Amino acid sequence: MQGYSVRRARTSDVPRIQALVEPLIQEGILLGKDRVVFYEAVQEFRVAEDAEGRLIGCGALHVMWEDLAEVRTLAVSADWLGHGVGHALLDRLEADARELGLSRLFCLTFEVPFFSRHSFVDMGSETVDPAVYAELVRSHDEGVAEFLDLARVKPNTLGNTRMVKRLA
Ligand SMILES: CC(=O)SCCNC(=O)CCNC(=O)[C@H](O)C(C)(C)COP(=O)(O)OP(=O)(O)OC[C@H]1O[C@@H](n2cnc3c(N)ncnc32)[C@H](O)[C@@H]1OP(=O)(O)O
Repeated sequence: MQGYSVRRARTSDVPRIQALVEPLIQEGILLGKDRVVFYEAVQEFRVAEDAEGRLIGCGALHVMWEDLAEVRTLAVSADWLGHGVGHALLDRLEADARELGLSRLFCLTFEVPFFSRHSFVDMGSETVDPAVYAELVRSHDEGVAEFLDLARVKPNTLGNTRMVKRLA
């Protein structure tokens, strides 16, 4: 394997991000989103590319509240799994989170061992204080609903684990 690098996503990456995540959407690992949603979220994305400029991974950080963001759409292409690309992307997203002043990262995932190795823990029944809950519940964002564990998203979250990491 040659080297790779992680950089901020560009709008021209969106079709390649979609191509990367499409098999994972088909498998029910990631939730499908319309292309317009990827363009709207492009500033949240970091991508990894190989030495030839091929897109080999992506991940996004979506801010939910003053202290809280979600790691989203973290994916690495099949031929690059196990080479540290996921780790590098998550590291970069954590650095972005610190820069934004965040102290908690949420993720909803089947990849519990991977996130556990990066100090995420099962949230169990952890939630937010009632005043913040009352504000968050007004959001139309599916990720916020997943964080709050709302009944309407439970069919989408079956088998996933809600995990959180406190940034030091
Ligand atoms: C919040 C969300 O987005 S939830 C969705 C999470 N994403 C998914 O479920 C999509 C499907 N999964 C994936 O795309 C990937 O498996 C990811 C993103 C979870 C992990 O990506 P990877 O690039 O394989 O991760 P990375 O390589 O950093 O770590 C995986 C393993 O490779 C090992 N590894 C790390 N660096 C290297 C290296 N340089 N050489 C060899 N192995 C390495 C790690 O130790 C780890 O091994 P372990 O599992 O035995 O502990």
